This record gives sequence, structure tokens and C-alpha cells, in this order.
Amino acid sequence: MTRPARIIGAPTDYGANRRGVDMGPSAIRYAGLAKQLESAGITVEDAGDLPVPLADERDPEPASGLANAKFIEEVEEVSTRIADEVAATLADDTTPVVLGGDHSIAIGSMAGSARDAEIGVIWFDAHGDFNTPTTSPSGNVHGMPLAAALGIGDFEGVGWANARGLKEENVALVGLRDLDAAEKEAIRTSDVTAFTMSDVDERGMTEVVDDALAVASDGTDGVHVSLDLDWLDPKEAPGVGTPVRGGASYREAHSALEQVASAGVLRSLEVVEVNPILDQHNETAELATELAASALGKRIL
Ligand SMILES: NC(=[NH2+])NCCC[C@H](N)C(=O)O
Ligand SMILES: [Mn+2]
Ligand SMILES: [Mn+2]
Repeated sequence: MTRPARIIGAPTDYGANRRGVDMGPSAIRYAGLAKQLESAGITVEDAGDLPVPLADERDPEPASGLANAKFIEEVEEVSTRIADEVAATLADDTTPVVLGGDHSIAIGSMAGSARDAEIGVIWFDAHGDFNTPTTSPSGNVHGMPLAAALGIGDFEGVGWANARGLKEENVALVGLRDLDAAEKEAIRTSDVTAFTMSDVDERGMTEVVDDALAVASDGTDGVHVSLDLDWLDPKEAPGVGTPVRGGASYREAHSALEQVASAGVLRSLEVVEVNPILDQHNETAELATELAASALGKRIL
């Protein structure tokens, strides 16, 4: 029997420092996520949205802590909440499906998923999200979650951010095409495996995703999949804050997430960076919904 799924909304926007992406969970629900998952034969429960500090109660530059990481205190507060919820969901033998929100929420999802288990991560994204507060050109935490989870640079020993049961060797990034200079260097010198869009061009998505699955499942108890909608080409997914041309096609994306389902290793899933204000007729949210269903086992036939 397939495990049930629990939808967990994380309506953040401070990690992208741009309004609108906080409406992602609502747009994805409106696009029919629960129905789609049920049609894939999965029992779905919606836990609603986790509380996020209101815009006028936030502090963009807290005096202490990780300098140059905007709204880091809010990130800590909400990450802790997400981590607890994800861990509790897994303890119920249920698959957490976390809806962003900006990609800073991945810090919490990974910490929760890796609290009591060794996990791997597949990161479908145009970006590396491998900056640290020191290397980040923007200070936006949605460009830092992998570095945070892995305890790189300023994030070393930051308990709430580090994903306990996650090693660099089990992290695979897929579809990269926009990296900052220092971020490139950090990825190169780390033990993560990075597949750029050039790799996809040369080898095809199927082979690349096969390799990514091997990296993430090697010696682990399961895989956390983080799907940033800007992984797709902006023609398919216009409703994102940081679009980059040359992304995955609709068909590549579906087939990649179907591969994830077929591998039978999915432990937790998150879908991030859907910004309804920038979207056209909710098509990016609809795509997010369909791709989540594919990852959880929905099939054409
Ligand atoms: N999850 C995202 N959309 N990340 C975009 C990050 C962009 C840029 N690399 C930065 O650090 O600011
Ligand atoms: Mn991205
Ligand atoms: Mn991202």
C-alpha cells in the first residue's frame, strides 16, 4: 500500500525578499493538489499552513547572528516549525509534501527529514542555493538553503539549520544554469554532485536523473526531493521570482518526477517558489500540482 501524504503549507516570502510567493500554498491548493494526489491512489490529509511572522513584525537585519542573511530570525523560527512538522509526519509513516513559499523553507524540511534518518537530497533548480551569508550577493536566504543544511561556511555548527543525517555525498543538484561566482567555487570544492543543464543537453534528463537518484539513495534511508519551479523553463513556469531561460521542459520535468516515484525512495517532497502574482492564470501552480502528483506515483496508464 502507498503511504498517505500530508500537505504542509509554509507561506514564506522573506527568503526571496519579495512579496507574492507567500501565496504559493494557496495557489497550489486551488490548482487541486489534494484531488490530483487522490487520483494517484494516495490518501491525503491537509495540515493547513504553518504560522509565519507578519510582514510588519519582521526584522530584515537582526543585530546578532548570521550577518547579511536577511530575516534570518524569521527563517530560524519558521524552519524549526517546519522541521518539527515534517519529523512528526514521518513518524506517522506519512509522506510530507511541503508547499512554499520561497526556497528558504527547505532548511526546515531537510532538518526535519534528516532528524532521525540518513537521507539524500535531489535538488531540482536553476540555482545552486549554495550561498552562505558571506558569499551571497543578495543576502536572500532562498539562495542559501543547501549551504545551511550542510553546515557550510557561516552555517557550520548552526544547530537549527544543519540537517543531521545528510552528507554532501548524498546531495545531487539537477538542472543548474545560474550560479554566482563564489557559489560555483563552493559547489566545486564540496562533495555534492552537480548536474548542469549542459549535462542534461549532453546526456538527456533520464540518464541524469538516474545518476541523481543513485547519489541520493546510496546508503540512505530515503530521499528528500526539493522542486524549485524555476527549474523549468520560464515558458512553462512563468510564475517564479527568479526565472532563468533554458530550463527543463514540461515533458522532461514530468518524466524526471516519474522516475523519482518509480525508484520508490521518496521520503519527503517540497514544491517552492510559485509566485501567483507573477503567474499567468495559475499555470505555474497547476504545473507544481501535476509534478507533485507524478513524484508521488501518478501515472498516465
Ligand atoms: N531559490 C531561489 N530561487 N534562489 C535564487 C538565488 C539567486 C542568487 N543565487 C542569490 O543567492 O540570491
Ligand atoms: Mn531557483
Ligand atoms: Mn531554489
